Amino acid sequence: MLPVVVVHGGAGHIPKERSELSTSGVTSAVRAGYAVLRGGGSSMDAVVEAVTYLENNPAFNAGCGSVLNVKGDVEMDAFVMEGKTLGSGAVSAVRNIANPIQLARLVMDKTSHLCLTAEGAKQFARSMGVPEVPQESLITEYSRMRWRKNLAPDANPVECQMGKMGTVGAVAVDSQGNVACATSTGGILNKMEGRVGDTPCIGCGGYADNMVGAVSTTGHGEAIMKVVLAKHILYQMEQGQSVEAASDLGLACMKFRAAGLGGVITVDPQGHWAARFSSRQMAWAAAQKDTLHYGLYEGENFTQSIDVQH
Ligand SMILES: NC(=O)C[C@H](N)C(=O)O
Repeated sequence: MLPVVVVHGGAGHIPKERSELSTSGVTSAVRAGYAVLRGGGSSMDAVVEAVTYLENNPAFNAGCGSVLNVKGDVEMDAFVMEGKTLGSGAVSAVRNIANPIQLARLVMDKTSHLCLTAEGAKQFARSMGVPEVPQESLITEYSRMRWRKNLAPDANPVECQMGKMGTVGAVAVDSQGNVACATSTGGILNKMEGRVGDTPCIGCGGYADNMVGAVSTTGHGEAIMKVVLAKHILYQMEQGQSVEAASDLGLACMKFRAAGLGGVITVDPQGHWAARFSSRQMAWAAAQKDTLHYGLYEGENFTQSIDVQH
């Protein structure tokens, strides 16, 4: 079964005119992650590669294309975790960097801490030689338009966000059976300055444990945190549930207990995988045994050979 990599491009409602962009974005990201695994790379290398791809793609709410906070600024959160050591790294409320996921990995690899935030994260990025980029390079016309629209006194940014969420993430198992996850986001539309969501919080935006599996989540962050969604799903797997059933149970709990919608990608160490969501759609793609799988709506699972371009 091994290896496998699965990516998501966020749970929500993807307007028709943007569905092609989302599908081609997740399929090229999963190809990039799979190329790492096929070359003998680790699951951690694969998830960081796939998420870097998605951060660089302006169609998604992470890196370039992030949603704006209420002041019109980009503040991003990211998280990585590896299942062999339970090592993890996170950054929250970071600005002016192109790839928060790579900074999260540096937190894991180069510090004794799990999470760095805001100004401290910026100083750390500088000390690691991570280039600073102008905020303008992370902002798209689309995100500015949505920000402006949601400043209106009668706007409902949370509703609008449930429309199009677009956080990105990846989970993978390598040929050694090591699992890993990575999640990156601009957060939620018109959020308060300094708001930290689920993504960088261990067990919420993701979790990875070689004894059980790995999960990356997307959706309404405050609801994800209430049920500690990623860890909740792995707990269900520890109780003997399959990757699909555990994912569905976690999402059902989040809907029932916290009135939130979302989506998850889940793997177990044997290479079983699932992409499940309670929102209307979630762009996802998976690669295993040289086959590419992808979908956008409930029940979809299109397949093609990995070498055929979409
Ligand atoms: N798009 C998302 O998935 C949003 C993210 N979970 C957050 O609340 O920050």
